[in-house]
Amino acid sequence: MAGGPFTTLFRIYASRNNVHSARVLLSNQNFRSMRQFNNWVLETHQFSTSFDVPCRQFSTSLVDIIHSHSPLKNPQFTIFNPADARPFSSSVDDEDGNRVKLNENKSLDSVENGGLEGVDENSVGAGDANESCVCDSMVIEEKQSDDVEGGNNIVGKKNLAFRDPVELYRELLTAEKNDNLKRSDWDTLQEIFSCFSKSGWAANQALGIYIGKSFFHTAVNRFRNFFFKKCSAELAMHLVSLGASDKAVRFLFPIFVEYCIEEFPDEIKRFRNMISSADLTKPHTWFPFARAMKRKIIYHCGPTNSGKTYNALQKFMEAKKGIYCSPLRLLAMEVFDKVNALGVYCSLYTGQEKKHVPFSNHIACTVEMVSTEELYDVAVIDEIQMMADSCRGYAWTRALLGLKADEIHLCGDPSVLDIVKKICSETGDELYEQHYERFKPLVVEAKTLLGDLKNVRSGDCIVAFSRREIFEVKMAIEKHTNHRCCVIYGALPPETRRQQANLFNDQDNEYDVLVASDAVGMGLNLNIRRVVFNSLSKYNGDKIVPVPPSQVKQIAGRAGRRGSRYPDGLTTTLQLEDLDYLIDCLKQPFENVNKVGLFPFFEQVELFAGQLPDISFAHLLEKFGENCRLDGSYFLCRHDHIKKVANMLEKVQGLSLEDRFNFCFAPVNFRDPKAMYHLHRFAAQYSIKVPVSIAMGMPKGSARNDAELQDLETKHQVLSVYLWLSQHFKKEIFPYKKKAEEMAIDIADLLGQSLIKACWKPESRQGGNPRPQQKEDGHERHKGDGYRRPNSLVKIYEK
Ligand SMILES: Nc1ncnc2c1ncn2[C@@H]1O[C@H](COP(=O)(O)OP(=O)(O)OP(=O)(O)O)[C@@H](O)[C@H]1O
Ligand SMILES: [Mg+2]
Repeated sequence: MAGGPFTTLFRIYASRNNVHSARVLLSNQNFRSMRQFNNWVLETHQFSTSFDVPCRQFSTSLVDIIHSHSPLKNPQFTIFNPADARPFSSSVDDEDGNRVKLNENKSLDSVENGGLEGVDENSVGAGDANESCVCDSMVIEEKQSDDVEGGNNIVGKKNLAFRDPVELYRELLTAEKNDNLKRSDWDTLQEIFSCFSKSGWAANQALGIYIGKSFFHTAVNRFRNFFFKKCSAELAMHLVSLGASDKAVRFLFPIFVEYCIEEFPDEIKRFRNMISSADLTKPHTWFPFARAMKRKIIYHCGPTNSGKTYNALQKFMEAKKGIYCSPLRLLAMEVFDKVNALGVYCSLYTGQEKKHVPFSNHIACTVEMVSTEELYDVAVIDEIQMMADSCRGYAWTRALLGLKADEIHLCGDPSVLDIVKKICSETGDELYEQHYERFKPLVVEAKTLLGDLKNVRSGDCIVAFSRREIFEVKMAIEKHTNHRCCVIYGALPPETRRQQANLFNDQDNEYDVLVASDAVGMGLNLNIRRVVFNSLSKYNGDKIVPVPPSQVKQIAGRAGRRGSRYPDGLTTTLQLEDLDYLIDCLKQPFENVNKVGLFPFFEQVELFAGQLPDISFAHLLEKFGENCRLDGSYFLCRHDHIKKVANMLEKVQGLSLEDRFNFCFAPVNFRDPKAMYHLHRFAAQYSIKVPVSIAMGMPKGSARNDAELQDLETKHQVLSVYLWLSQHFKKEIFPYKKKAEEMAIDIADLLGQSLIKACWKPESRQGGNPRPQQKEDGHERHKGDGYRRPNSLVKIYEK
């Protein structure tokens, strides 16, 4: 017979008692959070800590079955006969009429060690049934007999411990109040209930029956009131004998469960619906059409500058119909230009613009814009490791899961290879790997710039991680050397970035040094000889932290691109003391990512909102985040930015849930109050259904100082938001799209002109003092030249 002695015992018991299934109640699942419970539900595919195992399934080991229902290594459980809710006793007679004894010592030991751990059902022989310890009820029985032998004979304890909680609860329902208890016994009962109410274990277990944490205390209070009115002397004394202990809590818990199921069906239903409406599990099933296809996935896997995108684009161009998904507008534009120049008609779709090229069957788009409706022969998803990005990762995940393409080329580093394999095994797609090496190795220059920007050379890209630092470096270089600098940073429109990149790439001018933020990190082909890190720390929105190694690698990899003027790449730091960190980062292998981002579609948020009709949108998103269920391979993308916009728009009346959802995704810089003001204005006009105006004047000319430069950046931001909204809402409501496009082009141009002559001291965006973190960062200030020579922030951080 398959299975070990425990299974055999149950089989005997089942056949003797005409039992058709075993009801298993898991008792030590210890959910510490809703998320943990969600994960548990996902892994076990059940919503409750109890389940039935039909006897016909006993051809495999019962212990294995139970293991498959619990992700814990050492599940403890009680087995009941579902027909009469009696616990299964291990001391049964076997088929020959012999009483099968349990090995008591082993049982107790194992129980104290937490149950099943280390029990290999098939390794123990029949009769040596140490697996019996798996049953809580057996444990109690054995301890009970010890107590009896020790003279501590408590009447009814054995019976009560074994009694079915459903039965106990039924008795309570019909019982009369018991007035014979002593004051001290009532006090003990009070303590037991207080212990119950504070028990994290009980609160976590209660999630299993959809009693949420916020309702748990109310439920316990109501249960206590009920219990005090009804409990028998026998029950009370049994609890008193256990005292305010875990044992008492565990004894009460199943009775509490029965009470809750009976008393709070609405509450349970509401919470259950809420949980199931925030279900983000099995995201591959969200795209049935893509699932119906047999897709071939090719993972172009390798470091920067190894030809991944180049090779994928060859397939894209050869295809009859193709789509290229880019991490950046700029890169989408680059591919759009390149592909059209090679004679393959290609359109461009980004959040802000749609350039339709007549007769084109190819599209270059930003990954957020990819359609999962259209059919393609070949799709390319570039920088696939961005699936793990905490904010935008969901867009890559959606593209991978949902694209309807016969062939999908993924380009990226190896960090998400394993998880992509896992996803492909779930989707049923075939995965092929193509591995790449860098065309030329990246060489670290050990000398560094010795803290002096006078040592910059033609073809250098100085990397700094804040706008302020970028301008300080640019000023210092232009003041103390004969080099001229181009700049690239996140707040610049892609057109201006491209203009600056072209200026730098073009040999026939004096702009031979690039000062850039991490915005150069992805995919751009620049003629960089050497990447020099001005510092290796950055402000992460909260504090100053070392730049993560993966990002350092990505940025350093910009040096020495194949086909560029400098095919051999060099990298170094400004400060000697940062060099070790740089070398460490470059040496580190790519970290294996085990979770990728997800974000709900509007329809999912809408479903969830149905459960919580009266709360604000920002609050709704927060609740969704708290209650959503996710598979082990996914995380919910950060949505602080969305919540900030949602909060700002809260007071705007007349927006539907869908309007709010869409407005919140507008690409606004929420740190820029002027941009936020305009977004608010757009939403307010939209809500009263008047055509949304741009209401923003054109600047007179290029910027003469940093404040004017920032004003240009903001103005472009506002126009970019307008254009984005005009693409995501009805055209009639945003009728000034054309005008916004023209203004945006002009402003990008003015920005380019401004940067060429920029030689002023940067200001903080709020016009106030620098952030406190910046004051404390250990920068020295040089009188007169306004340049702060950064000390090693990595060192300061490490200290
Ligand atoms: N087979 C090739 N023939 C000619 N040029 C090539 C070839 N492969 C790659 N290149 C050129 O080498 C440069 C780097 O290639 P590519 O952009 O594909 O690298 P990558 O691995 O995608 O890098 P990253 O990770 O930085 O995006 C590009 O300018 C590309 O045009
Ligand atoms: Mg690439």
